[in-house]
Amino acid sequence: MRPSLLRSASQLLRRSRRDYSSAAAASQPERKVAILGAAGGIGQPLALLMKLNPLVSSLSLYDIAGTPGVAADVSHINSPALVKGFVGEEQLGEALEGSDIVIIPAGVPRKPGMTRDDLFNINAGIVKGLCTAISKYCPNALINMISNPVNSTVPIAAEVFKKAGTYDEKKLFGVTTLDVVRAKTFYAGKANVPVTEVNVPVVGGHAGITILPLFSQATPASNALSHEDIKALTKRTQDGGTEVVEAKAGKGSATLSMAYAGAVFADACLKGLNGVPDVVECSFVQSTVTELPFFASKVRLGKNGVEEVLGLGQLSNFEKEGLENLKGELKSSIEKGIQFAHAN
Ligand SMILES: NC(=O)c1ccc[n+]([C@@H]2O[C@H](COP(=O)([O-])OP(=O)(O)OC[C@H]3O[C@@H](n4cnc5c(N)ncnc54)[C@H](O)[C@@H]3O)[C@@H](O)[C@H]2O)c1
Ligand SMILES: O=C(O)C[C@H](O)C(=O)O
Repeated sequence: MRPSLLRSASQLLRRSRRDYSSAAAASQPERKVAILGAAGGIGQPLALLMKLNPLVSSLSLYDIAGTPGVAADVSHINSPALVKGFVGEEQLGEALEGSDIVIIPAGVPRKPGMTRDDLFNINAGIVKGLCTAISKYCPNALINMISNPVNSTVPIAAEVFKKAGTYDEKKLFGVTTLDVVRAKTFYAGKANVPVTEVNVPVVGGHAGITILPLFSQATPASNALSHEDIKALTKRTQDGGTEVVEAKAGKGSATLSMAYAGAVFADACLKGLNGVPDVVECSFVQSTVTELPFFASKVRLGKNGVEEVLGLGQLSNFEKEGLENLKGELKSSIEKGIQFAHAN
C-alpha cells in the first residue's frame, strides 16, 4: 500500500474511532455491511478498510470465487467487525440477509482503449442479478453501486427494484466519491493548499465529460489559479480513471484509490444511518436538480439514506457550459440502463 493510502486509512480509522466512542455512549446500533465482488481488485482492499471501521459490526464478503481466503485473511484483524465469507450464488441470500449497506464492486474493469460503456454488456447482467437478490433478501439496505458504467448501472438497479416493488430512491447511490477524491488531490497540488482541508463538489455522472468538478466552489478558495489551470484540472479529473487504466497497462483500473473512496462513502452512509447530523457527500442519485432523472450532486445523508439532495449552487460560466455539454451523454447512458432492465 502507498504511504498516502495508509495515512488516509489510519485517518479514516481514527475518525471512526472518535465517532465510535461518542456513538458507543449512545448505544451504537449493530450494522451489517455486505461487499459483492469482495475478492476483486477493489473488493479486497475495501474489505480491509471496512473491517477497520468500528461502525461495522458484521462484514459479509461475497464473490463467485475466492472469498473464503479473503474472509479468513481479513477476519484475523483485531477490530470489532465479525467477518464471514460467502461464495457462489447459493450463498448469496445468506450473505445479504440483514444487511444495512450493500457495496457492489462486482464486474469487469476497463483495459486501455475501452470506455466505461464498453463494460455495459457484461456488467449490466451482473448488476441486475445481484439487485434481484437484494430485493429479495435485504430490500431495505442502502446500495452503494461501484460497478461501471455507474451512469447506467444505477438506473438498472432502480428498475430491478421497481419491478420487485422494493424501490426506495433514498436508498440507491452511485458511488462517485473517487471523482471527489481526485478533484481534491489535483486541486490541492495546483493551488498549493493543504490537501486534508480541501473540498470540491463534483456533479453530473461518472464517465468522461459527465464528471463535472465545481472548482469555483472549491475550499479553501484560491485566486492563484488561471482559467487555463481550471480547464486542465477539470480535464485531469474527468480523465482520472483513464490515467490509471493506462498506467496499469491492461491489469485493470483504479482499485486502491477506489477502495479508499468506497470506504469514505460507506462510512458516511453508516454515520447517516446512525443519526450523525450534517453528513454530506456527492453521489449519483435519483434527482430533480436538473431535468435528468439521475444526477450526481451533494447529498445530505440521514437515517433513511438520502435526507436531502442539495442543489448545484453558483456555477461559473465554464461550469455552466460543462453542465449543458454533459446532459446528452448522461441522458443516453441512463436510458440505456432503463431499456436493458426492461428488456431482460
Ligand atoms: N465507481 C467508480 O468510481 C469505480 C472505480 C473503479 C472501478 N470501478 C468499477 O468496479 C468494478 C470492479 O473493478 P475491480 O477492479 O474490482 O475488478 P476485478 O475484476 O478485480 O474484481 C471484480 C470482482 O467481481 C467478481 N464478480 C464477477 N461477477 C460477479 C457476480 N455475479 N457476483 C459477485 N461477484 C462477481 C469477480 O469474481 C471479481 O472478484 C468494475 O466494473 C470497475 O469498472 C468503479
Ligand atoms: O476508469 C475506470 O474504468 C474505473 C473507474 O470508473 C475510475 O474512475 O477509476
